[in-house]
Formats: sequence, C-alpha cells, structure tokens
Amino acid sequence: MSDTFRLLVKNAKQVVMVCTNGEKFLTKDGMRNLAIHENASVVVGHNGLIEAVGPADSIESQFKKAVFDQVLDATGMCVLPGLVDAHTHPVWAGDRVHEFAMKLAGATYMQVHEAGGGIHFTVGHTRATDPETLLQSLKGRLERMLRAGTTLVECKSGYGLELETELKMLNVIDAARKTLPIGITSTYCGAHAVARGKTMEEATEDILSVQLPAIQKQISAGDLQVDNIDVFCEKGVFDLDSTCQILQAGKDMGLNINFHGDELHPMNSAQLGAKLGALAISHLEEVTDEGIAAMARAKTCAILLPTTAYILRLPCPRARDMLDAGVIVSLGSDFNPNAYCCSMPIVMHLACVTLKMSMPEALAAATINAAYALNRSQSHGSLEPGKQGDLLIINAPRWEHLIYQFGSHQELVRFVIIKGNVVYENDKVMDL
Ligand SMILES: N=CN[C@@H](CCC(=O)O)C(=O)O
Ligand SMILES: [Zn+2]
Repeated sequence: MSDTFRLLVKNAKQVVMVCTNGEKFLTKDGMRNLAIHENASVVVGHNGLIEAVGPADSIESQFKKAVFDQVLDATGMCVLPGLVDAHTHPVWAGDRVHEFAMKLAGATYMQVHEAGGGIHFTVGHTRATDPETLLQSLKGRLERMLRAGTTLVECKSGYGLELETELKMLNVIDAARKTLPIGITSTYCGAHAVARGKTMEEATEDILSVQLPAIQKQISAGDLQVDNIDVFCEKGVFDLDSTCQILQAGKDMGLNINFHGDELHPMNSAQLGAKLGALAISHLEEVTDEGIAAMARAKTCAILLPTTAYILRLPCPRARDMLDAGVIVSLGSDFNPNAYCCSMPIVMHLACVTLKMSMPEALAAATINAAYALNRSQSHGSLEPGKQGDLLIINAPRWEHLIYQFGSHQELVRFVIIKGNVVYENDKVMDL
C-alpha cells in the first residue's frame, strides 16, 4: 500500500456510507436502513478513489505512517456521499419568470405550451444564443448545484428541436464536462417538443433520419460524448409509437434510455420503458398500477421530480406505491426554466413532505439510486472503498439536518469534495 494519499477526513460525528456491499441500487428495507458509522474517518487516494472508510480510531492506527496532501478535521460534522441529480435541463437562454406569474394566476403547463410559450419560448431564445454565452450560463448553474452538494448531474439538450441547436447544446454540455470538476452525464432530448411548423410524424422522421445519424457521426469521430436518449412522451407531444421508435433508435446507437413519461396523462410510458429495457423514466405523476409493476420487474428506475408537481400544482407521483412495489426510486431537481431549483437538499425535503418519503429513503434516492439511473452506480452514490471520492461535509451533528433545515444548504454545507479534491469550501457556515 502506498504511504501517501490525497485526503484524510477525520473524526466526523457521522459518516453516511449509504451501502457497503457494492449494491447497484437500493429498494424497500435497503432504502430505510442506510449504512452509517459514528465517529468515523475517510481516506481518498491520489487516484481520486476512496481508500478506506471506518471508525476514526481504526483508520488512525491503519494509516499511522501515511502522509496526506490534505487533512480535514470534521469534528462535530457529518460526511455524506456527493449528491446525484438525475434530471436537469440546464442549457438555455431566456428565463420564464413571466410564465411563473401566469401559472400562479391559474394557467396550466399545457395551456402555456400550446399558446407558444413554455418549451417553445426557450427554444426561440436558445436557438438565437451563441455557444459561449450558453456555456457561461451553464457553468454558473452547475456551480450553484455544486455548492448545494451535487457532485454528479444529468444534463439534457432539448431546446433546439433541430440538428444545429441540438448539437450546439450537446457540445456545450461536453465543454462543461471537460472543464468543470462536477461529474456530468449527457442526454440527447431532441424529442422534447414538436418544433413549430412540424407535425409529430415529421419531427420523428427528422430525429430518426437527420439528427440521430449526425450525432452518431460526431460520437464515432470522438468529437462528442452522449450517454442517454430522452423523449417527452405526452399527449399532444410525442405519442407512444413515436416515442418507441426514437428510444429504440437511440438504444441501437448504444445510448441508455432515460425519458419523460406519464407526467400529465397516463400514456403507458412505464410499460413501454420496461419493455424497451429503459434504465429510467422521469415524472410518472400519472403512472398506473400496471406501469409500476412493469418497472419493478424490469428494474427501470423511477426518477421522481417533486419540484415539478409543487410548481405546477400537479398530483404528486405515487412514491409510496412505487417504493412498496420494489421500484428503484431516485430523485432529480428537474432544473429548467419552468422549475428553477438547483438544490438537491430542497428536492429531498420536498420528497419527504410532499411524496411522503422518509429521510433515509430520500437520501438513497438522491445518491445510489440516482447514480443507478445514470448508469454510474459502480463508481458513484455511496462511500465505499474503490468508488470515486466525492463527498459532502455538513456542519451538523446528524446528517438528517441537510433535509430538515429547509433551504439552508448555504449555511450547512462546509466542504464539497470531488475525487478527493476540495472543490468548494464555505467558511461562513453557522451554528443554528
Ligand atoms: N416535461 C417536460 N420537460 C421539462 C420542462 C421543460 C420546460 O418547461 O422547459 C420537465 O421535465 O419538467
Ligand atoms: Zn424534464
């Protein structure tokens, strides 16, 4: 064993490992009984991977002769895995604060969309904005997420709806991935809406015969990384048949299927996703019992987005029914111009209060299960030796304060660490 290491975090009041046996996801009791060490330490090696986690005294004797680049004394504080945000739309121009006012006054999401607002408003502004401007705003948003404890985030395209802008967005995401410490997984969402002037059939054909082949070409040339494919499967957007064709074409290219389903109407998206071997389906406010059973059987992860139901005053997704049926449940912020939330601690709080999840269930959903939804649970989502050293240190004597202190992550988060490097340090934490 090498005698030099990148980081020692010592004497934490609690270290929440989440799980300890290389589980790729947690369900049922596994989500309720998280692995937690009291008075513990964590060591990260120069390769950025976790070397050891355990009781502070045994880590101290095991690493007595070791030299660390950095030592953080976490006395009185708690260590958690970096949070994973499984669903965001962070590349766009033109905010929609005016639409928030319309929705508060009673307009529904689809009324705004059909009147040419919503996604169409953002498409107009995003098409007209140059890549550098989009990249700068994306960086600012990802930094806000990082300061709230997110260390791995899914980022979608989908405000182009034609080849040029979809590629611009995917390349902007790729540029952020190469330059920022936060982990990024990239999703092609060219089927986020039917572009103005096109029918659904024409939009589907454009995706299948123009957009996907061009994206494939850039991927094959090594010029672009794309990990997932997404479709907004919804009444008045893409129907089940178009969704199926697009997702299957993406899967044939090697992309993971991870799509929007059963949000505003029951579409049988869950059954379709299970049949296609989807890794994850988001929203699911209108999922049926059959859909829940199909997802549990297929190990298709549910990405629940409590901010959306909250902002749009929708019925909440049936988290308890999904959890009881053994569905792998994860969480995402759904950051987008409709749901402007960068904070997974707020998302976990909403999941507990509005979706009736327990705090351990919410944390499992925002760590190991969100990593599963992004096909990254072999390296992310828990503090186990051999996984990436992504951690969050909060100034509180129990980890649950991160959820309980609603909207207080700015005062609670002391350090955010990625691959054993401190990427955010907050010296303004307060004892509350
Ligand atoms: N439902 C579709 N897509 C987004 C909203 C995007 C937007 O309104 O710009 C969502 O996940 O909530
Ligand atoms: Zn979305």
